[in-house]
Amino acid sequence: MTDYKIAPSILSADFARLGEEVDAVLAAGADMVHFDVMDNHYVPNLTIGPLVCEALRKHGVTAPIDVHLMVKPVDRIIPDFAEAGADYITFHPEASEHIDRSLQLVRDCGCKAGLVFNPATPLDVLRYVMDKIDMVLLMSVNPGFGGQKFIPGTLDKLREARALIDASGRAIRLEVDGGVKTDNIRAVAEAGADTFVAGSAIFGTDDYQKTIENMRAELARAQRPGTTAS
Ligand SMILES: O=C(CO)[C@@H](O)[C@H](O)COP(=O)(O)O
Repeated sequence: MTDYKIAPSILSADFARLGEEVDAVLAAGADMVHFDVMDNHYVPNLTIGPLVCEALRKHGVTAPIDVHLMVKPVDRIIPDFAEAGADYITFHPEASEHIDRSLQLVRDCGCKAGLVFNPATPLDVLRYVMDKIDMVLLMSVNPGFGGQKFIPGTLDKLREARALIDASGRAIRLEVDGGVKTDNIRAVAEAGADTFVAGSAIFGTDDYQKTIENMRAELARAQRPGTTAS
């Protein structure tokens, strides 16, 4: 059976109560914390950096922190996030001059490494760096903001990414991010995703536990060959 993970995006949390919000969503059954880093340069928004990641660790968060870098360039900030307690660090190929080097830097810093593909970015580079990848993240919205609508073409791209991952024989997580809700999570899983970022769909509700339970119930109904990612 597929090991599905739900990763709430804290972009939609109440930042004035971030520690409590993260505690609440983890107590509600989330598997990891999705941490969106935006630089007002690579994307037109500005969010949080390593200090906030470190603060969550100091607050007592022990769950995996999945750092999605929407920054350019990426190399300077990678060691800071590793030091701050990140588990996964993912970045966009177009934000690095030397993709292989940046992936190696993430791994040398002791973190799991991943590449993020915008809706119109082809997956071509993946096959050259598969041995250095622990996660592939497909954006199902254009990056920069929460609360956008899922782009349907992502389903075909997920099938393409799933085939590449399965052919590699490696345990690589396939994450999807943007517009994921209870009513489409099953289709997203059936297309090949095993890790689901959801911001507004979780933090926008009053009952995080109920929402995550509903998502898991939909995932339990998903029909697709199992994967071995862990
Ligand atoms: O990285 C991003 C946006 O750039 C995402 O993580 C969003 O924050 C997801 O939010 P929802 O679409 O689930 O509200």
